[in-house]
Amino acid sequence: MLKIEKLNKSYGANKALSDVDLTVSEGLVFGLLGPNGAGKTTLIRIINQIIDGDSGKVYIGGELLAPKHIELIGYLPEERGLYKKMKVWDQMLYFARLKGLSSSDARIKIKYWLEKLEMETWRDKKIEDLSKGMAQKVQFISTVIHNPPLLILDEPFSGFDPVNAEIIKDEILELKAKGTTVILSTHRMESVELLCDQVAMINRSKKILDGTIKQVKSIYRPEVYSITLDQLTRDLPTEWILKEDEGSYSFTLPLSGKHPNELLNELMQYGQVNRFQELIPSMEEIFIHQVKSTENG
Ligand SMILES: Nc1ncnc2c1ncn2[C@@H]1O[C@H](COP(=O)(O)OP(=O)(O)OP(=O)(O)O)[C@@H](O)[C@H]1O
Repeated sequence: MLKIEKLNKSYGANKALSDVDLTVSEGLVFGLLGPNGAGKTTLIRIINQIIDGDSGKVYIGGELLAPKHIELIGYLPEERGLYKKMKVWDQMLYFARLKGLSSSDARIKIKYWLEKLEMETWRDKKIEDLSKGMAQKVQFISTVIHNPPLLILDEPFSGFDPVNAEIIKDEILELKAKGTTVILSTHRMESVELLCDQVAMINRSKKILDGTIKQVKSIYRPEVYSITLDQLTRDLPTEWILKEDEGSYSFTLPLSGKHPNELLNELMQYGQVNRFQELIPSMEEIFIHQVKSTENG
């Protein structure tokens, strides 16, 4: 769906993207991650042809990026752009027409989405009279209304309460099930774990990591196990114990170069092993680890 080769962009002396390569396959949710100032928005703006890269290539569906591709993309920018004085219905109609829908098609789609997100009663409200979350929904609908095959969502959950964030999450998954490719830029790592098939991490203008969630998780494994023992047959080293609950002892131990079976055998000398599970770091922990390790090295 999208291929980026050796993309570079500088603002004066400030390098925002350095030789970034990226491949986003069709029908996936692709997480674009990175700390503040990493270069994510710059990359998204180049894909959306708002700004040009200095060098490198961007392909959409195998073709070099061109103005005709704009209508293939639905872009939800981080800074939302709604017209405060417009009514909800008119605003949506405006965006739908801008994206090339006929007036009758646009009306059908707007009705469909207003019903789907339970917003029918807001259709004649002015944008300035909406809450932040309501306006966010209007913006989300305006982004997806023309059924673009590629959606680029920059922090789509900001401003939403947990219930509405869940609704938007489900909508994203539904769009994916219908074949839409989604690029999701967010700092919310729990959404990344829930939604993304693949991720790329950018730090200080460079791509430092990419792959499926499973691949990324296998890169950084601290090799620590979470253990629960009960029916003790001998005393546990006191420094191990984190929690005791009615004769059940929980703690974590690093492998420290051992094979997991060796550690398990050792633990069996102390009693019944009820839990022996590798602690897989969350995306949040991986993110922090990767950013710190590229900064230190
Ligand atoms: N219009 C601009 N003029 C000058 N420098 C810019 C401009 N836009 C971005 N930059 C710089 O380029 C770098 C990358 O910024 P960018 O906005 O792409 O980061 P980001 O990853 O989207 O960050 P955030 O998560 O904070 O939104 C930063 O150092 C930023 O200061």
